[in-house]
Order: sequence, then structure tokens, then C-alpha cells
Amino acid sequence: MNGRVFVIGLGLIGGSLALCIKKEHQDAVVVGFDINSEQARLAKMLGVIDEIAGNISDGAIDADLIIIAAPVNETKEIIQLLAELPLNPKVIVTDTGSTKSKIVESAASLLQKGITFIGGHPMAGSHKSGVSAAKEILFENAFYLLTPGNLIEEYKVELLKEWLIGTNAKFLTVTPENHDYLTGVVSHFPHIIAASIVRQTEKIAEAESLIPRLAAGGFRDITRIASSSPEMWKDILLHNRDTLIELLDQWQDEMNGIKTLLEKEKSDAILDYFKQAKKFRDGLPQKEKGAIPAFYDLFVDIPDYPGVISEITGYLAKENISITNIRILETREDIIGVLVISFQTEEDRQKAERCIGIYTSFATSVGT
Ligand SMILES: NC(=O)C1=CN([C@@H]2O[C@H](COP(=O)(O)OP(=O)(O)OC[C@H]3O[C@@H](n4cnc5c(N)ncnc54)[C@H](O)[C@@H]3O)[C@@H](O)[C@H]2O)C=CC1
Ligand SMILES: O=C(O)C(=O)Cc1ccc(O)cc1
Repeated sequence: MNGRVFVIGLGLIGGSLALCIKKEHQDAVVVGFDINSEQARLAKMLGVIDEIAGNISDGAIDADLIIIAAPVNETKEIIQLLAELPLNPKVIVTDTGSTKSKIVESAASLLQKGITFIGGHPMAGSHKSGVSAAKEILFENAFYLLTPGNLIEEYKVELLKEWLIGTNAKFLTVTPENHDYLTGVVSHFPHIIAASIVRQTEKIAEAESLIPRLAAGGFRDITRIASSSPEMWKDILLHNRDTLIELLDQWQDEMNGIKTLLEKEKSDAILDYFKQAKKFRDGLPQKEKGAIPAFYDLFVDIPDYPGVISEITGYLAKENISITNIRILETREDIIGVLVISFQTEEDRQKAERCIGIYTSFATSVGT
């Protein structure tokens, strides 16, 4: 497709979408604006955008597609600003905010002027921010939720999907309210829990200096998202306040339930509790990316001898397979350790599995 695409907010998400659009629609011109001029300059320098707009008005007026990829509160303000501008009547305006009800509500001002607004939320990301973390592969296989509303003609939604086809995401249409409930459950609420575990541990660590050194493995897995942008998450929580209060009440019941089982030493019930959790967790679709992005992990059983890790990474480098992360799950003397290697794509993971199979006798498996 050709035309002018205007991306407002050139961070992780805006930058990644700009890359997807540039890759797929080489005749299109991608213009960007960020309130932080350094981010905009960096985006241009990295080839994420073709041009920098001096301000929102300059970039918006002749755009065919406007993507607002700013924090959720700013998104509402930008929508109000756009509603005051003489936009191209055929333009499609979309956003990437993690919440939808309040944003879609504020877009009534655009709809009243006959401008198409389709709420959007690519359900993949990272705890990192900024354009330097942007990558065109970010949304591969992820769900991309759209909230077009009844007044939007179907062909406009198709047009938007066509613009966004380079994301390789799976589009789903939901209502803004349903969106906020679903993402509240699988994304926003887990952030509160991750942060609360970290905060509780921090308090205990004041008296127990070994804690930070011991907090590895499972602790790091379950709390990774607590390293996300505090400003961004503060606004997401406030936008989705009602859902999250409801979920917090449910969680408290859940915690009280397990507390009672412990107090009463209900061994069978505790076993059932974990069995049920494992069954549901193990049954979750593995190849689909959800709110928590799947890193494509390969588990390699390794003997504990010096140089074994560099040996494996050496084979992968020899075959030109890029890795995004590497860590050891467990190593104790004489016991086989497990090396977890993360890849950006399923294809890389499969190549790595073959490569390790050829060069070594180490057993590999695909994690969940
Ligand atoms: N980080 C993630 O994993 C995901 C984030 N989202 C949503 O996407 C949106 C963007 O998030 P990120 O890219 O992660 O944040 P980011 O912090 O990496 O980028 C946001 C950018 O917006 C700019 N900005 C702020 N106010 C602005 C304004 N008034 N005008 C122009 N630019 C402005 C900031 O300077 C920053 O460069 C947020 O609404 C977030 O909820 C959606 C999916 C995943
Ligand atoms: O870092 C992670 O795993 C995330 O949870 C990424 C994320 C952040 C915000 C969203 O609205 C969707 C996905």
C-alpha cells in the first residue's frame, strides 16, 4: 500500500509498528513525532521512520493512517487534539494503548466529525521502553485486539489490518469493555502481583541480606514484568480500576483459601491446588503469544564441565543462529544442569535444536 502513515509516540510499540509498516509497504512514507525530540531523532537515525514531523498537526493533516502509540492518558489527549484538526476525511486513526474503554470513549469526538477511529492493542511487548528496543518481529504470532465499534464500516477495519499485515499478528475484534476485562485478567493484574512479590521481598531483604542473592530462577521468572515502566503501568491501572479492584477481591479470597488449607495442614487439598494449577498452565497454548510474550526457549541438558556453555554458543554462532538470552536453570556438582536458550523466532529455536543435535549428544526439549 502507499500513502502517508503518521506514528505519534516513537517508543517500543510505535517504533516496532513503524518497522513492520516500512517492511511491508515500501511505497508508503512513515512520518513520526515524539514529544521527546531525542526519541524522534533516534527513530530517524535507526531508519524506523522516514521523516520527523515538527508537531502533531503537521504530521496528521495529510496522513492516511495515524497510529497513536503513546501512554494511555496521553493517547486520550492526542485524540482530543486530532479532533480539532482538519484531517483527511479518509484517514484511519488507531492507537496501541493497553486499555480501551476510556480511550474509545474519548474518540467519540473524532467519530462525531466523521473520522474513523479503531481502537487497537497489540498484545505483545516487553518490559523495555523506547525506540532502541523496537523490532519488527515483536508482534509475530501475537494477538492484536481491535475495538472498532458498531459505526465503523467493515472495509475500514480490513484496510487497517492490511496496513498492519507486516506485524504477522492475529487480529481479534472485541468490545472495549470486554477488552479491558480480558487484559485485566491476563496482563494488568499479573503486573500488580509481580510488583507486590518484589516489594514484599524487598522489605524482608532489609533484615535478610542473603535474599537478593538467592532470588534467582523462579523468582526472576515470575517477577520479570515488575521491571516494566512504572509510569506506563500507573496509568494502565487507573484506566482499568474497576476490573482490577474486582480481581484483587477475588485474589484475596484465593489467598485466604490457600492460607486456610495450610493452617489446617490439608495435605490432599494443597496437592490438588497445585495439580489443578499445573493442569491449566500445561494446557495453555504454547505457540501462541499472549499478553506475556513467548520467548522461544530451548532447554538443553548439559553436563557440568568448564566451557560447556561457550561450546554450545560456539556451535550456534557457527550456524549463524542468533540468541536473545541464555541462562542456567540449575547446576550442582556432578548433576546435569539445564541451559535455557531463548530465540526470537520458532524457526531459530528449531534450527538450534537441530544444530545442537548434530554437534553434541546433549538432550534438548522445548519449554513451556
Ligand atoms: N510496552 C509494552 O509492552 C506494550 C505497550 N502497549 C501500549 O502502547 C503504548 C506505548 O507503549 P510503549 O511503546 O511501550 O512506551 P514507550 O515509553 O516505549 O514509548 C512511548 C513514547 O510516547 C512518547 N510520548 C509520550 N507522550 C507523548 C505525546 N503527548 N506526544 C507524542 N509522543 C508522546 C514518549 O516520549 C515515548 O517515546 C502505551 O499506551 C502502552 O500501554 C501496548 C502493548 C505492549
Ligand atoms: O513484558 C511483558 O511480558 C508484557 O506484559 C508486555 C505487555 C505490556 C503491555 C501490554 O499491553 C501488552 C503486553
